[in-house]
Amino acid sequence: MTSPSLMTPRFLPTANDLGVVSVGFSGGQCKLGVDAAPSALIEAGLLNQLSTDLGFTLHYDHTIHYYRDILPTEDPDHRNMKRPIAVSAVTQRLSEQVYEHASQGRCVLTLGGDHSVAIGSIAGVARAVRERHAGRELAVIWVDAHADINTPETSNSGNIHGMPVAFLTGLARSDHPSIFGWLQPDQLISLKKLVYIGLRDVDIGEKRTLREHGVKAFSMHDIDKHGIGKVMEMALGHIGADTPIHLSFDVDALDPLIAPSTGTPVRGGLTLREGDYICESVHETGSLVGLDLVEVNPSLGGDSVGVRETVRAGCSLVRCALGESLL
Ligand SMILES: NC(=[NH2+])NCCC[C@H](N)C(=O)O
Ligand SMILES: [Mn+2]
Ligand SMILES: [Mn+2]
Repeated sequence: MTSPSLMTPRFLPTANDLGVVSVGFSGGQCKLGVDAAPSALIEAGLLNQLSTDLGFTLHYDHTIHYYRDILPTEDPDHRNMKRPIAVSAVTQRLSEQVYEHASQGRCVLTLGGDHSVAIGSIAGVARAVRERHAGRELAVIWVDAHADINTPETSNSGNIHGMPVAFLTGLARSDHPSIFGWLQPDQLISLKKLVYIGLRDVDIGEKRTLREHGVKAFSMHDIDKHGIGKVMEMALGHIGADTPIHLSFDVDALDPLIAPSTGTPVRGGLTLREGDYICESVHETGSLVGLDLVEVNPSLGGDSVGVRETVRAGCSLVRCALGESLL
């Protein structure tokens, strides 16, 4: 196993320090249980594996944040968004926690939570990258069955976990101070430095957005056609060497046969090896500065085997992104 210290990290003073933030938040969608993912992943041994097997020094507050103290008592729909004030408040707080790690030059792992939490994690990392590297822009690799780029206006569900990319790229804008009014330009990312992998359930309005803005996206069709090796070569080629990368991995990118415990499963997904390979390839760039693992829902997916397998897959993805290798 390659120790992370053997990598030459391009954007981090040391590859050995890892910031970890656990976010038990489910308000970006309607199914309960995704808030229990961090504890399930940690109980399965993830953080021990990162410190003992991969040699990281963890910077972790040993707290699963549920942010109960900042959840509003009233949170009516706004522009079709469900629980907008809660999602905004939680992601703002998370962005500060992630920024705190990233601004000290640590790679930051965020354990969600539903995918709305990426608004906070990516905002935090994007700001730190701009400050530490003379205005440089963060690239984002979004691995998902879904594009999560609905605006409040194009969303059919109103669930904000289907909108994080729209807010992060400025496609969706705040019109209310307590609903993403905190998001500042230095926390946003460019549509040109965004790459999708694994898409297979993209809404009509989202397809239009991807086409109009020429967003780089590799669907399952592209993976079938070229193979995951070539797709990663093209994805990383688009981003270009010497660009800090945030990897946002929605476990529903994996096929539900291997990762059934998730809120919006879509058939025909990535194999476990394809998922791990994506993470390994990103690790090999030496440019990974932020990582999310989201949408593991231990209360869904049928029997205990399904839950165990989903959690195991999630742990494996994180380890691969952080330097575990097969030999
Ligand atoms: N992070 C996710 N699992 N997102 C699923 C989004 C599904 C659908 N496109 C929506 O906007 O509601
Ligand atoms: Mn998804
Ligand atoms: Mn997602």
